[in-house]
Amino acid sequence: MTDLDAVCAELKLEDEKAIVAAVSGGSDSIALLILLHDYLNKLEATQTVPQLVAVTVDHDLRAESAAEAQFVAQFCAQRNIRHIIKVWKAEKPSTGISAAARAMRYHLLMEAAREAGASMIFTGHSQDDQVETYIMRQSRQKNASGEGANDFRGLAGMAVFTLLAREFLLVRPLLNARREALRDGLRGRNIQWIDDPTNLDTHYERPRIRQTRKEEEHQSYLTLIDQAVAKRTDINQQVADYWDANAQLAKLVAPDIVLLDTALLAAMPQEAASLFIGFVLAHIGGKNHLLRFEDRDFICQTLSASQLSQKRMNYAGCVIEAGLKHHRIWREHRNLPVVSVAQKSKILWDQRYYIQNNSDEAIEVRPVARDDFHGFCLNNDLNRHDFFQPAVFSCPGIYKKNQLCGLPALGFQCAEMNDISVSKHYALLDNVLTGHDFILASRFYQHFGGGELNPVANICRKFHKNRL
Ligand SMILES: Nc1ncnc2c1ncn2[C@@H]1O[C@H](COP(=O)(O)OP(=O)(O)OP(=O)(O)O)[C@@H](O)[C@H]1O
Repeated sequence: MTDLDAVCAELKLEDEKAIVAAVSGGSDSIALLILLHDYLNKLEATQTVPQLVAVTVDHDLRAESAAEAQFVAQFCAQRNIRHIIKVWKAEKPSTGISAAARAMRYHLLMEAAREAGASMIFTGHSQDDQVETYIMRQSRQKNASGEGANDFRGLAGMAVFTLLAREFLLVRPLLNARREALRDGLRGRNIQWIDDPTNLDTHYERPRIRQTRKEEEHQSYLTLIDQAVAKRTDINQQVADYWDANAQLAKLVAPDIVLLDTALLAAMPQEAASLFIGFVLAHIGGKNHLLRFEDRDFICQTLSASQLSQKRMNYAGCVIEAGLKHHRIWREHRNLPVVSVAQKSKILWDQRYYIQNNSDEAIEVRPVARDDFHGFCLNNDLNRHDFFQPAVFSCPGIYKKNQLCGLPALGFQCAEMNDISVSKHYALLDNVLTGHDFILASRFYQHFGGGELNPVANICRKFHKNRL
């Protein structure tokens, strides 16, 4: 038995044109495909159903990968299921191949989903995958004195729902199913799958864990995961509640400048304050990960000390200026990129801003030089504006032929900027947003302006809270 039917029932699939099943050809994803197929067939008797589209990513890292993709293609053809193969064609990196392959896999799955008109991508992660993930993260913590140590958040494992690129819902309906039970189900129906040889290669961490972990410990790992989920949810909720009740104490006073009333951090329980400061720093510094636990704790302790010995600290690409009434946080003016953007193209600048150049000439995006800025003010009568210097020098300056023609993040632009648009990117939330953090993220978008579209809020509305 799996949760697949219950998870799907929550998703209002009748509104979807298509759904994607990510199928490697291994037992779990073949089981996923079959169960989704069964579910949709049943549902079809009473309502319209989306097209089921299986997608296989050929990472092109092993000689057999193309044949494996063909195996899935044939499997789908026999069942009249649409199948797409996406091949990772580009040159492969020499190190960090597993992480690069995972990132590329999700990139290609999203590409296929976009082509198919699907907004949901289902994967076959099982309860065994979940426990293995827990063990890997736990062992990293044990070995880590720095990054990862004490990070109970990671121990919550994978969530049933995750938002990818604020565009796709990643659904893992088999997270409560045992791999062997899924295989028994396939055997019972005489269905074959592929055994990927890398799953047995003990040079890799996951296969090592797969082979050495003890079945009798499985249940206790599930309990530990549940505890980590409960703790993560609880602390997220604490931050959300304090923030809701005290929204005026944490203000985005200009793009990428936050003013924190000292009372806010002082009022929050320690772990909530540490998490909150981590979210704010990632937002201002353009980071897609939280600052490590120890550093966040140190910052909170320093900021709440009654005698402020340290006035300024630099962390996560931010300057934190401690004050007796307010603390001020802004993007430090170091390591800001200088990027040329070709005509009709788009880039992500400093992990904070998307710059879309629809004009017919290349532009350069870089931090504004002081002299350029003064000239720009004089030419554009901007002197009367009272804005914050730190924001000016850390936001993207748009240059055409070496002339500053706009600071769109601050709302200043000349006519030359008409074909150039700039939008905010929240690196920590916008790439991969696990369901464990939906509630906190929705507050973040709400209080710090997450743009017009707020898919997180929609998803919170769409699903029952207890499934997040
Ligand atoms: N090459 C791939 N193409 C499409 N989806 C994939 C691919 N590799 C993994 N996935 C998806 O991610 C899930 C988890 O990946 P993982 O690496 O644990 O799977 P696997 O061992 O390759 O195969 P399986 O989970 O099917 O037994 C899979 O169940 C599948 O949904």
